[in-house]
Amino acid sequence: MATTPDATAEPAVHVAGLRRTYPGHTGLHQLDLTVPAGSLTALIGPNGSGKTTTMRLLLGLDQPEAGTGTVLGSPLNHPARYLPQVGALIEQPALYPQLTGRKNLRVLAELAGLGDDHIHRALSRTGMEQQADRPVATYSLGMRQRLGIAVALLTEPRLLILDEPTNGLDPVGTAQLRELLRSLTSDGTTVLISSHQLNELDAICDHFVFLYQGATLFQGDRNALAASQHSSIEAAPERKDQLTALTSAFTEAGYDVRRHEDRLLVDTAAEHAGELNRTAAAHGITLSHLTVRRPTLEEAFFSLLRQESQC
Ligand SMILES: Nc1ncnc2c1ncn2[C@@H]1O[C@H](COP(=O)(O)OP(=O)(O)OP(=O)(O)O)[C@@H](O)[C@H]1O
Repeated sequence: MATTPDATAEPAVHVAGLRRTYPGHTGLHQLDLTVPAGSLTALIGPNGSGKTTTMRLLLGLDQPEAGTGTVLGSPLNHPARYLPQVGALIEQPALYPQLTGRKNLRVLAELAGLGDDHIHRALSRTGMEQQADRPVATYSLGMRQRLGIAVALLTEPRLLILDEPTNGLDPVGTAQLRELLRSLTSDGTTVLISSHQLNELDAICDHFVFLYQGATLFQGDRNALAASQHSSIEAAPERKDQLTALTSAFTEAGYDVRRHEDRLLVDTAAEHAGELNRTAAAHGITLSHLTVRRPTLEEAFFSLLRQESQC
């Protein structure tokens, strides 16, 4: 992670109980969201869970029927007070394809009364200087997304809101965007990002918000997410013919064990790794592999969903 968010600073976003319904659909019915200042916060949820609706409410593009909160210290119901310090990319960036990237930025900078220095910094922060003088029509999707982020950065916002910016990008475009987002938070910008590519968010984000059917299922940092999950330990014997004996040894010692290919998954906390090692040794089994396994974001999401449906 590029920076550690300051947990004592006022959050960039702190809203609670947001509701926005549509005829026949509940867009949001109980959204609580805190985005710590300086964090790269992931907004995660299946199709229709309310990610875009949340972002539209934060950007003043729509109004909640209930709920309160602040964005950059100003009330949510007075977006004009905070919007000058917020940049956003919602869906595809609106760009003039026949103009160059730089000219697109110039048109928008002039409208906002901003000078060339802002254009220069936006291009430099997004790594787009080399391509700035080519018509946007010749850009790849990844370049368009980066120029879209350059547009959002023109006003040098404190908070950047990005809805599915990795959509449609190939692995190279996604990796470039990942580096860009890391560099933004190292400059002190707070970023709220939604994406379906959970492994991408796992790699770069330090705060996670899970939405399900218009409500917040979980929010917190990586430690809180880990604490909400059952950890497991992966173990494998050096000799594959001892897998069954190792399973019995762990089971007799009271552990819950599942076999996964040529490894065993033991549902237990990280501090039991030493005990597992000793149990194996006591049965004459040498382990060639013993690691604590952190659930992926996807596994964490589905496990929280299961816990919720059992309540
Ligand atoms: N303008 C609208 N009119 C009617 N229903 C809407 C409108 N906007 C959103 N909804 C409904 O609200 C719910 C949440 O939609 P939203 O677009 O916020 O979800 P999402 O999590 O962003 O989904 P996706 O991942 O598919 O983009 C959905 O059931 C959707 O159909």
